[in-house]
Amino acid sequence: MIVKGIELDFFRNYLHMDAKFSPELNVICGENAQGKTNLLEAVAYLSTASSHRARYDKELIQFGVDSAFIKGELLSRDRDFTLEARLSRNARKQLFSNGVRLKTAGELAGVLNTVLFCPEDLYLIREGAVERRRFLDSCICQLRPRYAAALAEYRKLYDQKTRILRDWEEKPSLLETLDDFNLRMAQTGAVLIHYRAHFIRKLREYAPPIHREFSGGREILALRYETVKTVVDPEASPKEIFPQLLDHQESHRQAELDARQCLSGPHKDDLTVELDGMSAKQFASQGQTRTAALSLKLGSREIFFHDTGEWPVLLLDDVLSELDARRQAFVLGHINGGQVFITCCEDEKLEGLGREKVFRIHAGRLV
Ligand SMILES: Nc1ncnc2c1ncn2[C@@H]1O[C@H](COP(=O)(O)OP(=O)(O)OP(=O)(O)O)[C@@H](O)[C@H]1O
Repeated sequence: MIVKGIELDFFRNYLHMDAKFSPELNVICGENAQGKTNLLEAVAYLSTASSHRARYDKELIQFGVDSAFIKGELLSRDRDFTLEARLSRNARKQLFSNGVRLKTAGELAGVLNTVLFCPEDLYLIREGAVERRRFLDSCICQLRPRYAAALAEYRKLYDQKTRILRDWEEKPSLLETLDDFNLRMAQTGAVLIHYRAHFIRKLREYAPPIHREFSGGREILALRYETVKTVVDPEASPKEIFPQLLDHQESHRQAELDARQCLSGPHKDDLTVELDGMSAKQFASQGQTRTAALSLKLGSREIFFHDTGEWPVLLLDDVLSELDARRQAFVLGHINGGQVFITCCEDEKLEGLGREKVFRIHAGRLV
């Protein structure tokens, strides 16, 4: 998959920007806070219509302006695509593929796959489960439209059920709809668990060998999917998982009413990462954490390639400056094939990478 070019209007600190990229290596350089990450974020946005660092789309719109526009010209599956996203402060976002309005972001699945590395990847190992779920969701949404649709529906149901649980004491009539929400959440939740389990099985195949090589053969990375306790086999069909989720919800009904929170469901899932049998979250050093996070990301890149037959676009945001020379060499040695974008502050560090096209960014403009 190749991003041939991108056009931005009022996206973050870009007033207007129009760039044509190399199908191989693109180096984006500039001083701090000039717009390097913003450019990578715009490219990544076209793959799932969401940002790795913004909670709401309106954060992506330039301060003081009401709407923003991102347009990408791509080559994917031997076809040309034009993807457009129109973001607005006051209305829902609009997405277009080759001029046709998409009903949901899930319809973007499979057009542009991206894998983004950024300094915050450390959180993938260190922080709570929410970061790891975000990683899983971003990967699977890009590969499976059905997953993206189920995730969007689950999130809506979750918000509505949360409101019921929050307000039921003041408005007891709200409880009349609780069973319906539980039913729909168990149905869509079963789809999420099924796809997550299959993705993690593949990640278990690809990430540990990368980690072993990365750590000079010293460390063993192990991954485990933690989901709702009553689910016997997360890889089973959604139909089989569904009654098991309902059972769990039923047994937590009173606890949910008391806590006024959704306590049961895959919104609490986690991906446990262990190094040599020890929890990486609790015990890994800074270097080990970095290595494990990179292994997960590189592992997901392999999954994309094996699933689609095309390398995803690789976005390396400020990662090289964070790595020691051995890890830098390892990453650079593992990104052959496919289009790559690297941001950096001092371009001399990246000399000799190959046939790169260099873009200099200053104050949201290409210079
Ligand atoms: N919605 C927005 N409207 C206008 N400017 C924004 C918006 N969001 C972020 N910015 C600004 O964009 C600038 C560039 O941010 P970006 O994260 O791309 O920097 P960078 O070049 O990657 O820097 P660094 O090397 O420090 O990571 C920041 O100064 C930030 O304040």
